Amino acid sequence: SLEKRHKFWETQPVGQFKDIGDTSLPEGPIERPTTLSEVKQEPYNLPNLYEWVTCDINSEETCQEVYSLLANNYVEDDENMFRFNYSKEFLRWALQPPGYFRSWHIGVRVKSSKKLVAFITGVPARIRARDEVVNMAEINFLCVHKKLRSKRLAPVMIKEVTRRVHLENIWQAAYTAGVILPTPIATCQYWHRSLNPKKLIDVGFSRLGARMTMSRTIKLYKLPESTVTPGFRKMEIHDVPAVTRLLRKYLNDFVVAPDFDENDVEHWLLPKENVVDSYLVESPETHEITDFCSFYTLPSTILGNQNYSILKAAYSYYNVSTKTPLLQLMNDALIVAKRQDYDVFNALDVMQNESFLKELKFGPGDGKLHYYLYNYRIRRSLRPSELGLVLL
Ligand SMILES: CCCCCCCCCCCCCC(=O)CSCCNC(=O)CCNC(=O)[C@H](O)C(C)(C)COP(=O)(O)OP(=O)(O)OC[C@H]1O[C@@H](n2cnc3c(N)ncnc32)[C@H](O)[C@@H]1OP(=O)(O)O
Ligand SMILES: CN(C)Cc1n[nH]c2ccc(-c3ccc(F)cc3OCCn3ccnc3)cc12
Repeated sequence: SLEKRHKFWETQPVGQFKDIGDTSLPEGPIERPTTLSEVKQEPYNLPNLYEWVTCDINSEETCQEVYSLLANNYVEDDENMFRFNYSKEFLRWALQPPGYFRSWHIGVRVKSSKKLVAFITGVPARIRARDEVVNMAEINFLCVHKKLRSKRLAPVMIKEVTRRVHLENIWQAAYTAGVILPTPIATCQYWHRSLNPKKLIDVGFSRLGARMTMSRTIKLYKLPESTVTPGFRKMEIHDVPAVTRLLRKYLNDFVVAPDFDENDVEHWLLPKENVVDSYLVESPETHEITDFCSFYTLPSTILGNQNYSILKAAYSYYNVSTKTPLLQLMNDALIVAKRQDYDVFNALDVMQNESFLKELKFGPGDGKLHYYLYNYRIRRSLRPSELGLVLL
C-alpha cells in the first residue's frame, strides 16, 4: 500500500503514508476549522444522470430502499461467500442516536428511475483521543451499487458528507474499513467463535479440523444451557446510570474511546430485540452493578449455498469486568448467544478481548479491520488493546 497512488486520499487532511514515522508532526487536528460561511453551501456535482437525496430512515419505504441497496451491494468477505445483511431495525438504531442529523443520511438516485444507487452516512459522536474529547462524525454505510463501481463516485460521496458535517461545525470523523487507506490509526484482527459448527462447516465458513469428526467438533464447541455467574441478567432502563458510570470508568483507560453519557448509553446499550443485547452482573449481596457485556446482531447473507441463506452472527460490542473474570463473563455471553440461536459470535482484538479469545475457542478471521480518524493525527499507530471504540 506504500507504492499505491491515492489520488483522492492524498488531497484529504488525513495522515499520509509519506509522513509515517515523522514524529515532528503534532498530534491533533491536521487542518483548522473554517468559518461556516467558508463552507461550500451547495452540494458537490454528481454525474449528470444522478441526483442527491436526503434519506429519511424513519420512512418505511426509504428504509426498505436503503436496506435493499446494502443487502445487495454492501461489504462482502474476501472470498465473496458472505455479505452483510443489516436489518431495517438495525439501520434505524445505528442512524438515529441522540443528536443525529437527517441531512447526514445521504443517498444518490438515478434521476429518471429514482433508483437508489449509492449511500453514505454520518452520526454525531463525542470521541476522546487521549485527553481531548472531540465532537466527531462516525461515517458508515458507504455503498455504491455494484454496477457503478470504479467511476470515482466514492470520493464525491465522501466530500459531500464532509461538507454536510462541516455545516454542523464538526471537523473530525472516525471510520473503519477492511481496506488499507491513508492512514490507519490501528489495525485490528477479527475472531470467530463457532456456536453452530455443523452449519458453519456446511456453508464453508469453517472447515472440519484435521483428525476431527463432525461429532467431535460439535462436542468441542458445546456450551452449557444456562449462564454460571450469580446475578447475571439483562440490562434494563433503570440500570442506565450505573452502567454509564461503569462504562465511563472502564473506557478511560483507552487512547481512543467514546465519551458516552446516559443518553448515549440508553440508546446504544439498552437491549433492542434483534439489534443489540446487553447483560450485567448485579451483586446478589450488595446489588452493585459490577460487570457488563453486550453484543449486536448483524446477519450475513450466505452467497450461493443451497441449504442456508442467512448466517446469524453476534458481534461483541462493549464489555466491562470489575468483579467477574472477563473469561467467565464472555462465556456467559456465548451461552446466551447460543441459546438465542446465533451461528457464530464475532469479536475484534480491541480493548481486553485478546485475554479471552483463544481460551474461549475463538479462531482468527481471514481479514483485518483498520481504524481511521479524519483531520486528526495520532502520533504513532495504536495497538488494538489501546482502542476502546467499536463501530457498527
Ligand atoms: C469532518 C467529517 C469528515 C467525514 C468524512 C470522513 C472520511 C470517510 C471515508 C469513508 C468511510 C466509509 C466507512 C464505511 O462505510 C465502512 S467500510 C465499507 C465500505 N463499503 C463497502 O465496502 C461496500 C462495497 N463496496 C462499495 O460499495 C464500493 O467499492 C465503495 C463505495 C466502497 C468504493 O467505491 P468504488 O466504486 O469501488 O471506488 P471509486 O468510487 O472509483 O473510488 C475509489 C476511491 O475510493 C477509495 N475507497 C475505496 N473504498 C473506500 C472505503 N471503504 N472508505 C474510504 N475510501 C474508499 C479508494 O481508495 C479510492 O481513492 P484513492 O484513489 O484516493 O485511493
Ligand atoms: C465495522 N463496519 C464499518 C462494517 C465493516 N466494513 N468493512 C468491514 C470488514 C470487516 C468487518 C468485520 C468486523 C468484525 C468481525 F468480527 C468480522 C468482520 O468481517 C468479517 C468478514 N465479513 C465481511 C462481510 N461479511 C463478513 C466489518 C466491516
